[in-house]
Amino acid sequence: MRGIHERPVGLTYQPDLVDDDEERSLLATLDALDFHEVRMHGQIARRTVRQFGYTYDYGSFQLTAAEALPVALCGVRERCAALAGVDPEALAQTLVTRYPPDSVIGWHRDAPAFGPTVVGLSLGSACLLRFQRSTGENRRVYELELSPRSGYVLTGAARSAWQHSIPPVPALRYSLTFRTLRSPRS
Ligand SMILES: O=C(O)CCC(=O)C(=O)O
Ligand SMILES: [Fe+2]
Repeated sequence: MRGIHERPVGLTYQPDLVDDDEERSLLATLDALDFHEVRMHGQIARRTVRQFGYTYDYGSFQLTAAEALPVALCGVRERCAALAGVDPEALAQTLVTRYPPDSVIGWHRDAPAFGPTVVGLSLGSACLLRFQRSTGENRRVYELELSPRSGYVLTGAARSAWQHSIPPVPALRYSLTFRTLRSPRS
């Protein structure tokens, strides 16, 4: 990546947020889920997703209430909430993403419907998480390897000013992304 190397303020990385046994049982839970396609700008992505708590509609940019987080995933949400310093219930939306080999997520900032805290957990394959902000001579870049079982938190500028992306994953990867909402709902 070309640009000036700078670590985004508001990025936290935590290796080994879950242990091997927990990863195995989480992967068994995730393997049993039905995943749905992601269609953005008329294109179907190779990664597939499942959402709990609230469903984000990639066409209308709206959040609507959805089925509750399965009990088997509540423990890990608590761990992610502790890492981010928020209440588990504040992480009202959970996105499970299944990345088959060579799938990606392109450059984006998470939607404004979501709140100031985003927490991610990686399972299965390692991958790179890339960051960029500004363009031309001012372009700032950063790259982090996400190991399996690691967690990350995006707050502040890392959440709202920097874009992030994941280049082709070498092998099957799952992520759990826990997000707050911009305005709390009942
Ligand atoms: O898979 C990940 O860790 C990142 C997912 C992501 O950036 C997103 O869904 O907005
Ligand atoms: Fe994202």
